[in-house]
Amino acid sequence: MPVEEFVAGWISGALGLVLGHPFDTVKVRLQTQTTYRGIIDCMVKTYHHESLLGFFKGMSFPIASIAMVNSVLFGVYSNTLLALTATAHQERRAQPPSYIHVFIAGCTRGFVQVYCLAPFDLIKVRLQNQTEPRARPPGSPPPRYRGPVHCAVSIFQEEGPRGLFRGAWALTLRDTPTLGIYFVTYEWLCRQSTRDGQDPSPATVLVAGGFAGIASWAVATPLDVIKSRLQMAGLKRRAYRGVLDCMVSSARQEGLGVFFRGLTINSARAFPVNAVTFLSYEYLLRSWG
Ligand SMILES: C[N+](C)(C)CCCC[C@H](N)C(=O)O
Repeated sequence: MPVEEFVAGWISGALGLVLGHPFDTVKVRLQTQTTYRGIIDCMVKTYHHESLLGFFKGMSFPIASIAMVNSVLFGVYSNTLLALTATAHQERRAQPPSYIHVFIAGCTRGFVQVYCLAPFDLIKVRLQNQTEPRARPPGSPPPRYRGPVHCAVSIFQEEGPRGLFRGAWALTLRDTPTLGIYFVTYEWLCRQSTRDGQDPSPATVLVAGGFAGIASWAVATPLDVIKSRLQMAGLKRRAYRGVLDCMVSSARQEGLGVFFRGLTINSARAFPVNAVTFLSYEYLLRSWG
């Protein structure tokens, strides 16, 4: 099993993660809280109330888990392609896989991803939604969760082991098709501006990675909103009966626009994050042969 892909996936994921986390926090807050008027309002309030650190809430678990999650995921993608087309990454420029194979490998990764990712994503979302400043004025109540481990243990105790997988079904529906779209967009854009058999240039990889991120997030946003709301519901003791119920009641209460909450900030985040992720992934792999 090609080990380089796992390591390349890890390093590139970590770079993308740090870069994108502040945008991600604003997105999660806009999707699940109704106190902000928009992106700028959310940024200003977060900064005033919680300082720059507020934007990095919930990042430690993703950073700790990205090694496992992203390396396994790029590995799953690449090894599915290997199984489907019998070509390793070194041979894929000379014998490019068909788009349908790329799509299937992307979807497979999306499906596998959910089970590695769901609890980490849930904890991230819960911590990102804590708006208490770090230095609390004396006498004010402490935040609900003291940190990622405390958050995990509390959810386990209060909501049961299944509580840790809240929103996992919405995450499956979000990620399976959209990761197929992600890799197909990336491959298609790379092939448009690269001569047959050649490696894409760094500029091509950046642009193709950036647009692949935007395209997949644009399609993923409605289910992203639902996923975040289901993840927060356990805390508020608001019971949705499932994905469909959450969709219907969110749309009834807030209009159809609710499904596009966070789309702008997410696209602004997706371009640099995925440009950097693909660039570092491709170049790490190339430099190792
Ligand atoms: C499939 N979906 C749209 C959910 C994400 C695709 C991009 C993944 C990347 N790590 C990022 O965070 O942007």
